Amino acid sequence: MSNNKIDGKQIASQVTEKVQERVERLKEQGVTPGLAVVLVGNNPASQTYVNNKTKTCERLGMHSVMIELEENITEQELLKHVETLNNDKKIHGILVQLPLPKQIDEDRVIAAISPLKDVDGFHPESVGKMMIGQPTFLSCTPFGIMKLLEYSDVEIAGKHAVIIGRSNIVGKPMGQLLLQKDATVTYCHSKTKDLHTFTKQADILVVATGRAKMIDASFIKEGAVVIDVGINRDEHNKLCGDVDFASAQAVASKITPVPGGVGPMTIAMLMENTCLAAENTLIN
Ligand SMILES: Nc1nc2c(c(=O)[nH]1)N[C@@H](CN(C=O)c1ccc(C(=O)N[C@@H](CCC(=O)O)C(=O)O)cc1)CN2
Repeated sequence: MSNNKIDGKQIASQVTEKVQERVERLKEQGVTPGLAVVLVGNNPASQTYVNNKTKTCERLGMHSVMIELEENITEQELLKHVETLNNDKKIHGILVQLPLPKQIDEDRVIAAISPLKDVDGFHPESVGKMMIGQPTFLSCTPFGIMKLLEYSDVEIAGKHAVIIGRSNIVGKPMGQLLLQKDATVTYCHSKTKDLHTFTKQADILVVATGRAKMIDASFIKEGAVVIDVGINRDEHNKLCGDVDFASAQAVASKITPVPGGVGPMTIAMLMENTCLAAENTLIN
């Protein structure tokens, strides 16, 4: 099948256009949404992502602060920065870019962020609320995938969604969000035996394996919707996903590319969450 590509860049720009309108309304009420992005160390991919986040903020008229810290910073020092941001009235959203260096306990840092400013949706309080369907900040990648499915008119209720991957920031919340829309959900992971048996049943297949081009057409049911969360480099150092796009595109009814699929949505949903955090200050 051709012409079945889900254009994440285009959908992300539709989402950010709506966020921009909300930003303008907030500014009329004297509130400029503010995002603080904390980057620890010199990971080049992380540097690119945080730069894109602050640039997008600026483009949408939001206030943004980038805090760059040394690779060898202690956990205590990092926690102090988080505390300062928790108390900063100009900052509505706080994001600590992951991964963090090994001397720092990621869970402890995430738990230190005020749940009111947890625009990544990683805080245990946000995750708990998401699990029981209460309004909260949703983890940006799975939230972005739900938007991609909505904008692409993919029916979810009654469909069998198979998620490959069980990370706290993508796989686990992805399954929950699909379940809330009445999908039947199966989780697969690195210890799953006979992966094909499960993936071949998927109407919606979400792939977050972290292994370049691992999923080809042989894993996919004819007409399935395929969502690729991976970001890898192939043998020619070219960006690619966890799905072998050329092979999978021939059997999928709809499929996200890499780049230009899920990635741009992650940043768009971060903008939406930051805007929501600022709006919440007018209600609370
Ligand atoms: N605190 C967080 N850390 C990390 C998150 C997160 O949501 N919060 N997610 C990922 C990285 N990430 C955002 O931070 C992210 C990854 C990829 C993209 C993206 O737009 N990718 C492009 C390709 C970019 C390239 O050229 O390399 C695409 O897929 O089209 C955006 C955000 C881990 N850490």
